[in-house]
Amino acid sequence: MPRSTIRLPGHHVDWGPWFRTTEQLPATLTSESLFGDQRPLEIEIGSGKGLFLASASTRQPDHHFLGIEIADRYARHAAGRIATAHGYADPDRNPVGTDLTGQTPPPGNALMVSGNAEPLFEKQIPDNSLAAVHVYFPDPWWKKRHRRRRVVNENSVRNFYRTLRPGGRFHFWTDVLDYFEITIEMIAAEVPRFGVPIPEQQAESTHALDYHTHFEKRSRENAIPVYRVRYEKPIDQGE
Ligand SMILES: C[S@@+](CC[C@H](N)C(=O)[O-])C[C@H]1O[C@@H](n2cnc3c(N)ncnc32)[C@H](O)[C@@H]1O
Repeated sequence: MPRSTIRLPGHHVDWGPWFRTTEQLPATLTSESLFGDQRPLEIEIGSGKGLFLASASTRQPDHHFLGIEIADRYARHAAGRIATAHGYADPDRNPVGTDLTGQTPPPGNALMVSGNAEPLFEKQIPDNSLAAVHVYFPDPWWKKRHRRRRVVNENSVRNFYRTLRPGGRFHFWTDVLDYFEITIEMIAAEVPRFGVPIPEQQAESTHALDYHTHFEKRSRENAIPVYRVRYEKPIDQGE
């Protein structure tokens, strides 16, 4: 399914405080360096329009959420959605303003980064630090020669395992059966310590924003099956 045209946040949404380029990020990505305290940090890769990040961060104020989105326009749109979800759609109510250097903690507990997640996981996220990694409906890259571009690949799953704290979760949902099956086999071979995938259920939605992600809404509305699992890093293996 083709993607719809994405709109930037309207003028009434002061989304700047929720948005960073990779150059504006601290060298090491932790709750402390990004948000100024030690709440558990969850990262979503490929946030798209930001529905998951906006709803998870309002539902769980005791955790921090960092979204990484490679398509700059989508990252800005998602930052606007977070601002709106956190009640900052009216600039008169925004106590911070847009003039942030990228070093000031954002108001609230969610932040969008415009950039590629892979080098950030490779170099800037400490071992045993994350409460969760979320990957929902990653681009399938159907052609075999393009498969190494998939965000869930041999290298990234090793990084997810390394950066998750003991008990930390890796959530992987897709509507592409081939991607799902290949990934389950690949994780068993590459990171057997992740153990077996745990099936996840999505509750019924009662309204348009009640879906887990935007792509999940599209799949369910079109009766396309969705494959949902999570892995948990064992408590007794800190490595
Ligand atoms: C198919 S969309 C799914 C969006 C959203 N997760 C959802 O379920 O609605 C996949 C998203 O991943 C983003 N993406 C692809 N490769 C990425 C990477 N290496 N780092 C960060 N984002 C990436 C794409 O730009 C796209 O927005």
